[in-house]
Amino acid sequence: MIKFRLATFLRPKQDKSRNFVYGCFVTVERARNTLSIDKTKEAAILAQALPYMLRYDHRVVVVKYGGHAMGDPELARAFARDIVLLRQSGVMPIVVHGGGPQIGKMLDRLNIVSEFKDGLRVTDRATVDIVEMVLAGAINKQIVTAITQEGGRAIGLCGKDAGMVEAKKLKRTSMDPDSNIERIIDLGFVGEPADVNPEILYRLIGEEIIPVIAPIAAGKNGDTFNINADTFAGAIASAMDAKRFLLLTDVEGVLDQDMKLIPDMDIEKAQELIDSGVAKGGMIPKLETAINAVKSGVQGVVIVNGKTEHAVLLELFTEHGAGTLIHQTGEIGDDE
Ligand SMILES: Nc1ncnc2c1ncn2[C@@H]1O[C@H](COP(=O)(O)OP(=O)(O)O)[C@@H](O)[C@H]1O
Ligand SMILES: CC(=O)N[C@@H](CCC(=O)OP(=O)(O)O)C(=O)O
Repeated sequence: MIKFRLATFLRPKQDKSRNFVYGCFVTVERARNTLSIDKTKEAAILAQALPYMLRYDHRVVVVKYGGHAMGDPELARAFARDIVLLRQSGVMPIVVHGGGPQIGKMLDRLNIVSEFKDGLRVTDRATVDIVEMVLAGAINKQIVTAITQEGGRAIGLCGKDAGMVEAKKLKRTSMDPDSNIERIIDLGFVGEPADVNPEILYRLIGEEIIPVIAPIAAGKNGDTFNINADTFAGAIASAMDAKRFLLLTDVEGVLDQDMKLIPDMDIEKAQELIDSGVAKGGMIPKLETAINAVKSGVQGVVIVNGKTEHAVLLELFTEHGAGTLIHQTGEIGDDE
């Protein structure tokens, strides 16, 4: 994996984002003196964001935007606004999106039957064409358009662009309980990232552009692979040494055996939840992705409800954050 220094691609002009943050603070402080009590409260909320803006200033934040969080147009607009606000305040957001439910709808319309094994879509040659069309075509451009409409500059990509991600076929096995023989599960054109070359991403964020990435990549021989969006986003977050990696899903965060939200945990605890069966179904790949990302240098991974309006801002720019923070053992994941 090729690692690039962020500084190589940053231009001095980006210092204006720090000025923007300071400008916000000064404006809010001035407003506090002149506005009514209610307005002062609003201003106080804005001012509260300042230390968090400084914490993430010029740092990469990878946001995985899942298909379940995309359904409602108002939520989609709020998401795009959050991403533009991050960029304007000096953060370097990178969006990796899914679109499982949207792929399902298109396959239904085309009468193509689709089956999941271990949470992954079995993907034959006809299916992979549809998956690429929906993810890298329709959904990718919808997100780019939404960000543009909110005043940001976004470029849509998939793993194939500029050779960013090389895929390999995902090998899955399962133990047959009767014969005790390990069997290969063939998922067809389902892949995993084999190599990530983030150069193009450093160039884009250095130009203050927001990359929006679909989880599709080509293998060595040119075959197209369908990659689970959580896994793909984790590989991007690791390659970019992200300060934060947010996984937007359809629950408040990770729940314990009493269905209570776990606000933060280290990677050992995350592994325990998988081993004990408290984390099930779609939560297992999310926690596995979070553990791998933290082990490879991402400072904190947050699993958060993407159906809450402005979930991204609440998590990054408020004191209590939101969802479940997963971090290295003995750390709380928000140093520096
Ligand atoms: N311990 C747990 N805490 C929270 N959610 C859990 C847990 N175990 C299983 N889940 C399930 O994981 C789901 C999220 O995974 P998934 O459906 O794959 O999300 P997405 O489509 O957003 O990627 C939740 O809707 C919930 O049903
Ligand atoms: C291999 C595999 O299962 N790929 C996923 C890719 C999209 C995805 O992961 O979307 P969400 O994040 O919305 O679930 C799929 O075909 O549905």
